[in-house]
Amino acid sequence: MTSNKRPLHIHYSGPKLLDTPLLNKSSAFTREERQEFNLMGLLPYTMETIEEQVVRVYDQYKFCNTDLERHIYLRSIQDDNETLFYRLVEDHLDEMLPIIYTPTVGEACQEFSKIYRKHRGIFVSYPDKDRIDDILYSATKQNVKVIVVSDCERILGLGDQGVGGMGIPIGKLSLYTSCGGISPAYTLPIVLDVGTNNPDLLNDPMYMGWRHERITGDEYYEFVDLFVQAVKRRWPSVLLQFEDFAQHAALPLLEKYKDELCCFNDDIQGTAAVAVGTLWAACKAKGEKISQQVVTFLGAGSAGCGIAEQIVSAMMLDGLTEEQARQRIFMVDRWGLITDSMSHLPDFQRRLAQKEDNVKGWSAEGKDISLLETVQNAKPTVLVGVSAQRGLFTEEIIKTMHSHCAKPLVMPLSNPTSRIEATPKEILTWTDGEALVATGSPFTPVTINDKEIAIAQCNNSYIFPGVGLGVIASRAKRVTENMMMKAAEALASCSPIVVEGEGAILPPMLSIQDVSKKIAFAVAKQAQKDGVALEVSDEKTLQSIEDNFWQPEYRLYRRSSV
Ligand SMILES: NC(=O)c1ccc[n+]([C@@H]2O[C@H](COP(=O)([O-])OP(=O)(O)OC[C@H]3O[C@@H](n4cnc5c(N)ncnc54)[C@H](O)[C@@H]3O)[C@@H](O)[C@H]2O)c1
Ligand SMILES: O=C(O)C[C@H](O)C(=O)O
Ligand SMILES: [Mg+2]
Repeated sequence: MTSNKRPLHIHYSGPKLLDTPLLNKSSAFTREERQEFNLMGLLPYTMETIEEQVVRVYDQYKFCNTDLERHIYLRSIQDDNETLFYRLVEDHLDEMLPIIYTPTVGEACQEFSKIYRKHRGIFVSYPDKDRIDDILYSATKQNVKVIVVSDCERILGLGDQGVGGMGIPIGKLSLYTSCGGISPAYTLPIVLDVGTNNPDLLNDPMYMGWRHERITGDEYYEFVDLFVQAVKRRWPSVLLQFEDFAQHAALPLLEKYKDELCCFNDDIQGTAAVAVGTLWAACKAKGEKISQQVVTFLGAGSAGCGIAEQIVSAMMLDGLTEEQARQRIFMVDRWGLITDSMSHLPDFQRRLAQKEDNVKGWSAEGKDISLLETVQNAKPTVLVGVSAQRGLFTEEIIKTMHSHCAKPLVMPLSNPTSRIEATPKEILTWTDGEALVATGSPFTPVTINDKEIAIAQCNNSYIFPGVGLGVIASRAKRVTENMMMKAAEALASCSPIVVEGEGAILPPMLSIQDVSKKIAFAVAKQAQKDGVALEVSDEKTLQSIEDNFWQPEYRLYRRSSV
């Protein structure tokens, strides 16, 4: 079966057509197409449907022994036939998201130079800084609408992965398509190769990136600016997603560019939106308001401070003053609870510092206040882990939290799985199954007291595909804070606990396409309200979302006259 959409006029033929993953249909080329496009004899005789092809590739998938092998296999299908890849993934979404995305993508980044097979995406390397326009013109895709770019300094919680971090832009964009319906023809993964400070990579003879320490300071910012300006020349309306930049660069780059082009930082803003959406849904489950919560963070970096600021805004929407809201947020980083007596705090942490007077006596004289002491004294109802450090939510900390709060919400959001602050099994065991748990990486259900408890995956993958769809459908020129808040609200409104009064905090991954469409609608309407998109009726907005939602099905081809 091919799509009932109009035929596509293409100018490729013969082996070149089979080697173009966006157009290749492999055994599904019709008899007529095989003749018209010089494919006779290049394929086995039988014409197959995409359903038949999916059976074959899924059978082969089952031969793989490890998740990394599964990842490599799926990536090879993606590089051969994108339509088939997306059809396979969408047919087995629950099973395959953890393979093409977190956590397996982390391992794929670490092994990138060893498992490298075929080019995908664009590498903008520092030594080529005078040729960035040419580099962007080498992209095989002409009409790019979404770019995910990383300089790979903070890949998940795994640190500097050099060019190996390309796995992340590729993985994120695979979700833009499989979860948010953005055609793969419109997506482009990009790595800024500014060197690496990872000694293992620098000493690895197989390492494929620029073998040089990272450039820093003005040189770095000037290079990123050359890239951004070249992107603006090549694709002026593109949505640019900054991903997995280290803390020192993430917020400065966002501040610099958020009013200059349509962009957002996923680790700061996408994460904030999914966390606030989760918190809203959890509050509903507990019959409480967000303004009643006391929130403690472990890790005051891009994700931690991004989430904290959005919680402050959500509490203000709930009637608190800014000062009242900030008093309810406690940020613990490596040196302990962040207070205004600490010197040399970056601005984004200082804004969230507790007043020293309010926390007097929480620790022994002269010592910084630990996470345990913060939990003992602040009595949080919500604990968020974004430190990338395994095991820091100890039994004592979780039990202390539980002693003050009957149903604590515990969110160890660090990725990948190896970096989690405490596993769902640990948290639920220590709280006798009473905690609400949401993790960054996927986990199987936990059985406590003969009850099976599903674990919500609080990952920005719930947000960015819908935001992208909303931006594209409304042709928004910017991503505003209000748009991200509406994305969070829309996610919460899809939560089973909110809709049905019972069940999971977050909607099942299997419903992610519907969730993305709802987020897209909320985002598009807010873009119109904020004046960054042309105002149109709700019906037209909905129609545009449907029209832009790509399906992995084959189209008929006709020969292009040019
Ligand atoms: N679930 C999601 O959707 C999601 C989204 C973004 C980030 N994350 C994860 O969150 C983690 C952090 O990401 P980020 O962008 O904020 O990184 P970041 O480097 O900006 O922040 C990490 C912070 O943790 C602090 N830290 C390190 N060791 C600590 C310790 N022992 N005690 C207390 N604090 C400590 C660091 O000083 C830093 O401020 C990563 O593992 C990332 O994968 C998850
Ligand atoms: O990539 C993910 O799984 C989420 C997030 O963007 C992260 O950096 O951990
Ligand atoms: Mg990230």
